[in-house]
Amino acid sequence: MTTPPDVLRCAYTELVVTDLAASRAFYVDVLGLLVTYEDSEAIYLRAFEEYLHHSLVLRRGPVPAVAVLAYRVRAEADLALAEAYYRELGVRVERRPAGATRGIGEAVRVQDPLGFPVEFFHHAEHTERFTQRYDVHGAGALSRLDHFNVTTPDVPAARAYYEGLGFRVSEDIRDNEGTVYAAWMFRKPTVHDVALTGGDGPRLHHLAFATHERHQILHICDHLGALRRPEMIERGPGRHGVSNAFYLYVRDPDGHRVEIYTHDYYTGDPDNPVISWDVHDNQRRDWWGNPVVPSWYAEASAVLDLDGNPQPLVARAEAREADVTIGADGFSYTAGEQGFKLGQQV
Ligand SMILES: O=C1C=CC(S(=O)(=O)O)=CC1(O)O
Ligand SMILES: [Fe+2]
Repeated sequence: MTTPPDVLRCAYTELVVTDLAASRAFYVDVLGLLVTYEDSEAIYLRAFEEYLHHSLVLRRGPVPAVAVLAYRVRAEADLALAEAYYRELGVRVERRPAGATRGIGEAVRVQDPLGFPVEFFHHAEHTERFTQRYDVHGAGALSRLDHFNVTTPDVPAARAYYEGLGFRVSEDIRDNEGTVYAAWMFRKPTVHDVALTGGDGPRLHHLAFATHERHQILHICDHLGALRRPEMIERGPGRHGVSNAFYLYVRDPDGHRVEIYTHDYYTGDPDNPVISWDVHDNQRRDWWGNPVVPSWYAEASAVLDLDGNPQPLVARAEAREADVTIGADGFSYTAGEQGFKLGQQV
């Protein structure tokens, strides 16, 4: 294989939303994202520590979907590497001129081997970084885009593809028979830039923003309660087993899932130990042992191809996590002295 592009981090995504005003109310008024630019067709939003033009684009459209998952690369020269790398993979590759996406420089956009629309860019318009604009931060201030979580049928194949791009695994969930249910992979020195969730795909399971404090996540819950919109809270707040992050999952007006996440850990040393969780461990998804709501396993956002058409789904062939969290003996377990406990769907 040719040399892959030097990916720095997940950088932005573009969501197609059916009601731009309702989505603006959610992402700006509730989640507190900053508006870099908006018009009647699209809104460009960023988290407080982002100084590039945007972390998220909301674009008006007929059907909720994901138009692109974008990664920033270290230098403009990485665009040529990306183009060559993906042409060698035999997938569709497009060069996009500067400004094809407002605020983004020249880019390479591909339909990756997993079926996702993925973009690589370096140059982007700089805008004010609001790190210390505490006069503007709401009580639920989101600091940065942290990761994408993608649903894909074959997790080992997806892991190999991302390892080819220089991503490393921080954690995974597997069983004693060798089935891999999920994996977390990183370029920036945190737990992940992308998570691979075994399921029918390609779909976006969620995008995640990081906060600095747990109370900011709790405020978002209280804010949704005050709006009498508790149904937008899908899962959490809680403490993850995988990643150790304090988390909340909310659903936007179109059902796109957004995670708000804080307190994962540093992974930057070359010998960072990989953590593998047993799929029957009740604490892997929630450290406090709370069950995972069924919708979290089942629902995710459609993704578009490079022509804007929804990608057909490939069904997962291996066992599905939601079906196997309880062992054949009817038990799941809590590690340590407690031994086994009556299984519950976690
Ligand atoms: O970001 C994440 C970190 C951990 C988990 S899990 O539910 O703890 O496995 C899910 C997640 O992928 O959203
Ligand atoms: Fe996540």
